[in-house]
Amino acid sequence: MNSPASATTAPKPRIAVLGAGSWGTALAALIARHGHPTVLWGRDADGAAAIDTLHENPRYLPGIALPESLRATTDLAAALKDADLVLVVVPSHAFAETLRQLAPHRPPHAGVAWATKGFEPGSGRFLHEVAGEVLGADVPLAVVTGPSFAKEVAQGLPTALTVHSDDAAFAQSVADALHGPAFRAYTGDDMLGAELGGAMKNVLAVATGVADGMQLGLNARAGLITRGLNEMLRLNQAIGGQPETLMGLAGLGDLVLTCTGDLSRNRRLGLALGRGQSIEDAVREIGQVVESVQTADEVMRQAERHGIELPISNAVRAVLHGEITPADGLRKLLSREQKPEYPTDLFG
Ligand SMILES: NC(=O)C1=CN([C@@H]2O[C@H](COP(=O)(O)OP(=O)(O)OC[C@H]3O[C@@H](n4cnc5c(N)ncnc54)[C@H](OP(=O)(O)O)[C@@H]3O)[C@@H](O)[C@H]2O)C=CC1
Ligand SMILES: O=C(CO)COP(=O)(O)O
Repeated sequence: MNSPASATTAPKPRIAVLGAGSWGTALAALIARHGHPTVLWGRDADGAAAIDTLHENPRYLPGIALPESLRATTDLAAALKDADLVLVVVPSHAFAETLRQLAPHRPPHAGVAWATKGFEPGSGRFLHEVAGEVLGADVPLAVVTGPSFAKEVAQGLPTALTVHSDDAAFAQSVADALHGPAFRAYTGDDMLGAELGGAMKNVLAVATGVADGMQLGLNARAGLITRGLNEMLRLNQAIGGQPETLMGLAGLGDLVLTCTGDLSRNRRLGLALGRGQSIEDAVREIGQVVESVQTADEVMRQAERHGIELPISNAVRAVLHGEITPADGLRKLLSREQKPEYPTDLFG
């Protein structure tokens, strides 16, 4: 038996984080603080240089000190060389392209996780479907999701999220890298439900933002959150996700955070629209990715495919396209027929 003095600690897995926006930087900083050799890849040379040498991401997380051990580069091959685990954190519109770029450089043993929320724009495919197709069936895949504003994680504030994978050992290894003194990482095996929750909450956050921007009151906000959760549960049931996933961090948790927290870009978009601002001005002012704009279309495509009515999500889609005003959307929702809160077929 080894004495404590002679016992050797296994080296921590080396991690490549792809996407140097607010969430990629916050997750890379978290993992680096946990002692993992961590490289952050971004496409912007000035941004990467600032992270690597000044230990700050001035564009996306200004004023927050990043760990000195965190390396950053624009060289994708260098970032992936020797990686044991790859974490993709680019916006959904860049997800497939980033996977295609990383594929030839991925070390054969390195599994791929992502913290992107949304669907593949245009096809509406789930991101795990895209990853399976681009990387092949043998590569371990996982989705990282849950209520987590990048700024708070970068500041070291307590956070809980969840890692879902078909490969339990891989989910555990991703959770191990994320889990730490102020960060709880849970695991699960429902990639479908986890991805649906993370995508849909962005659309529903616009709805509550619009209501708050129109000063409709706290009752309206709570009603939208609850009926929004019901929309998530109904689509989830149709696509075959597990209901408990949507009642946990990946669904209810993220829905509450994004619908009520003003750090949410999707909520802020809704607030601006509810106050009468144009979508173009609102998106420009936010200056970061606002996933709901594309996700609303893909959610409604999924709903149509499965013959499900999602009135709140549909109203958000129509407002985002300028087909109706927020006031029209409100009128439509309030004039719907009265009915049971839980139709008998919701949970089978
Ligand atoms: N921020 C948050 O709190 C959270 C975000 N997420 C999700 O994480 C994902 C990323 O969002 P987030 O980091 O917040 O977004 P940001 O707007 O903060 O940053 C986006 C980043 O993606 C980069 N990017 C854009 N297009 C490409 C591309 N084609 N190839 C490579 N990089 C690209 C941008 O680079 P450049 O600067 O050069 O344009 C930038 O570094 C989204 O799906 C979001 O929903 C999930 C949980 C929390
Ligand atoms: O996904 C998030 C929190 O979990 C971030 O939400 P926003 O993209 O609306 O800022």
